[in-house]
Amino acid sequence: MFEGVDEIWLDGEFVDFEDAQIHVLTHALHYGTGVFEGVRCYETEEGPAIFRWEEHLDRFYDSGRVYDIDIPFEKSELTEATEELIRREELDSCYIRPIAFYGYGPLGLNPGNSPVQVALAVWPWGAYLGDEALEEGVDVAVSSWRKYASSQIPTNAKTTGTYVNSVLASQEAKANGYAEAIVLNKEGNVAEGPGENIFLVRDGEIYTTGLAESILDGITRQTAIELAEDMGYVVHDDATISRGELYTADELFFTGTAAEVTPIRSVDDNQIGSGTKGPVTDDIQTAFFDLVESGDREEWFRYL
Ligand SMILES: Cc1[nH+]cc(COP(=O)(O)O)c(CN[C@@H](CCC(=O)O)C(=O)O)c1O
Repeated sequence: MFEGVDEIWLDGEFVDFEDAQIHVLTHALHYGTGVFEGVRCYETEEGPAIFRWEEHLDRFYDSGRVYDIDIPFEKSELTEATEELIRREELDSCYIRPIAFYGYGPLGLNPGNSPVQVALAVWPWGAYLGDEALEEGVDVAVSSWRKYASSQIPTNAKTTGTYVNSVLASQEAKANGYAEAIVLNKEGNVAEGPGENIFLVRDGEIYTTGLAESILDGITRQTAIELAEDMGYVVHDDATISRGELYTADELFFTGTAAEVTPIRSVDDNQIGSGTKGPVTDDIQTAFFDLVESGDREEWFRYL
């Protein structure tokens, strides 16, 4: 996955890939006390541009606030470092992974005086759920694992430790022959995917789970909602979706920085709609890829 990646930015310095090491007594390794982001740089018609960087960076710092992770760099410093790293890696498009975490210091649940470390990595990352997924759709299964509730752990923060919930769901799905999972929340209604938000189409209207369903407020979700409304679709962005409504949907699709817009063609072996990418999903996916290829909506693109 990381072939050809030469450098990582770590705590203010560009270091060789193999030198980007941390101590085994790093607080975040033991307790999951880190926050991270996933961002894409696209090769637009006007050149490489980071998509919705400001929104991702704001969420990154907000996630840190939840755990008193005081990121010891200005947003402008991380922005410059990220752009420089992409240039040094000579990438026209890539996936960007900022991470901030409590480093090597005293162990014990209270991070106390553990230092906050920050790293930036970039690498090429194609279709998250496989090359055919974007065109053909994916087969998914509802996980036996539930999404943790926002009353238990903040779901509006991208916290490294909480992704064990996503790992369990994703591992179970793949072990059972599915490409991905759908996770229900503690109420038993649909939350989202392990690494994606979910959208449902019924009778030409679009529904997506709201923040009260213990989801991450995805930036691609926000983009898809805006693109859909610009095309005249009615979008219900705070829907409560039961498991049964997944089965009777006309269309389903995931959104995410890594997943982009990925159609879902079956749930628990129940075919969804035509069993491939539906017409509304196609509209949203086409609008999304046209957007990230053209670089329109200048405020959403940070050119290198
Ligand atoms: C739980 C979850 N929900 C929704 C989303 C979509 O959010 P956004 O990227 O802002 O549209 C993501 C991003 N998942 C990231 C991590 C993927 C990984 O495997 O790591 C991503 O897509 O980058 C989630 O992790």
